[in-house]
Amino acid sequence: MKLLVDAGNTRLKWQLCGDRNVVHSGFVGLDADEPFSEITRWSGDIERIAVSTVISEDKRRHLQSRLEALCAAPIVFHWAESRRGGLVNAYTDTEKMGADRWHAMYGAWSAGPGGFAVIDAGSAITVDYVSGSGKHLGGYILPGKQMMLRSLRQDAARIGFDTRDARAGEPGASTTECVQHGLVWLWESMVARIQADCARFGLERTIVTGGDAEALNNAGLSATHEPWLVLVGLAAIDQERELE
Ligand SMILES: Nc1ncnc2c1ncn2[C@@H]1O[C@H](COP(=O)(O)OP(=O)(O)OP(=O)(O)O)[C@@H](O)[C@H]1O
Ligand SMILES: CC(C)(CO)[C@@H](O)C(=O)NCCC(=O)O
Ligand SMILES: [K+]
Repeated sequence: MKLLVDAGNTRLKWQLCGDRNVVHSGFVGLDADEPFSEITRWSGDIERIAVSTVISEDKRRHLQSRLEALCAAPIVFHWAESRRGGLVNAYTDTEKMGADRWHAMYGAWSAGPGGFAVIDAGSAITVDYVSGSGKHLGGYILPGKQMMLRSLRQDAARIGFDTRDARAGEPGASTTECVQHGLVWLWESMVARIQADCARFGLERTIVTGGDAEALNNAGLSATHEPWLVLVGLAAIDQERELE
């Protein structure tokens, strides 16, 4: 079996795959004491490990030693590339792009024809546009939901608020409402902007992934929710690299 790992800034997602399908999968906090405790019972069956990660080099090394302790299988870290097949990265400095963005794009690219937008609503929010011919048109990086709330709480002395989620974006009449409605209002604006861009660039598909994917759809995105998109792209690339 192959172990696929997507280690983000908040959470680690993993899948154990057989020849044809995903056999087991899970989510775990990045800083969990025993992130792979669920996987140890299958460690003898793991033949190869493929990783997509955006964590710091220190944390990446720590992750690598954890994986080495889990089993003896070779570990391959995959990074952003300037192109793969017909998919062409807009970055000149390709290695600066988060591996998760490239793998998510490749996952969407491999899934079918037509231009698309990929939105990853994780610790940070990323938006990437790819034309039907595979040209990455570029993207955006924004603070994610928890990051926005945390910075309001930490960096402004008098903004105290409850954590309850709001669905409405109308003007608030308390700090909590102003903050929580503000988030909905901002997201609705972002969604409208993404939809306008998709129309302008002629992109037919919108795929959303990440911990806040549902919340973005609730803000009107109506995208296909693919929680495992990064791992779909990673799996495809790792398989191609194995055959090279
Ligand atoms: N059970 C959960 N645990 C942690 N975050 C969650 C959970 N459910 C939803 N979220 C939301 O998901 C976001 C984190 O998403 P995700 O797990 O996709 O991030 P990540 O992949 O670690 O981040 P990134 O790839 O951006 O570094 C948080 O901002 C939070 O609002
Ligand atoms: C933006 C995040 C944090 C999203 O996970 C990640 O893709 C990343 O660390 N990117 C590096 C910067 C870039 O993509 O240009
Ligand atoms: K991610």
